[in-house]
Amino acid sequence: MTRKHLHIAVGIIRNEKGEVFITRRVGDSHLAGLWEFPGGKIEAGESPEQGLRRELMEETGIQVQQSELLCSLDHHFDDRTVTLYFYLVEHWQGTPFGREGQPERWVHQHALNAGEFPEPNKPVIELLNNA
Ligand SMILES: Nc1nc2c([nH]c(=O)n2[C@H]2C[C@H](O)[C@@H](COP(=O)(O)OP(=O)(O)OP(=O)(O)O)O2)c(=O)[nH]1
Ligand SMILES: [Mg+2]
Repeated sequence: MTRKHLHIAVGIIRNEKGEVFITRRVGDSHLAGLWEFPGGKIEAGESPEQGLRRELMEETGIQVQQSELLCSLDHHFDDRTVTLYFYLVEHWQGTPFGREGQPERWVHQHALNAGEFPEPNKPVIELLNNA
């Protein structure tokens, strides 16, 4: 059987105070209970950036105006492989909120706690913690 391989675009939405908007994975979703950067699966025919724009509109209600790819990496979970594209988003329209009812908060990038996020987020959170 071939492993599931998903391509995921996520947005690190950062305001001028250096705070990042994060949401909690709820219900019975993969990795439920952990905090995450909003985002999701890139669909067939979409570029990572198009997937990012669509997912951030669906999950947070913002219109991305500019984004910058910080890094991308592969991670092997037990049941799937994911390629994650981490985008820094500093220019957007609207006010992000947990549009799917998911818990949300703004956390200063230096206060982001890697232990509250999925394993593959670690290097990126370290980058933000030390910036
Ligand atoms: N959104 C997001 N997903 C992450 C992060 N870190 C990480 O390992 N993931 C993993 C968890 C999931 O396996 C996958 C994201 O899938 P997802 O469930 O959010 O996808 P989606 O928004 O399209 O959701 P759905 O339509 O399938 O419900 O990537 C992160 O920071 N943000
Ligand atoms: Mg998602």
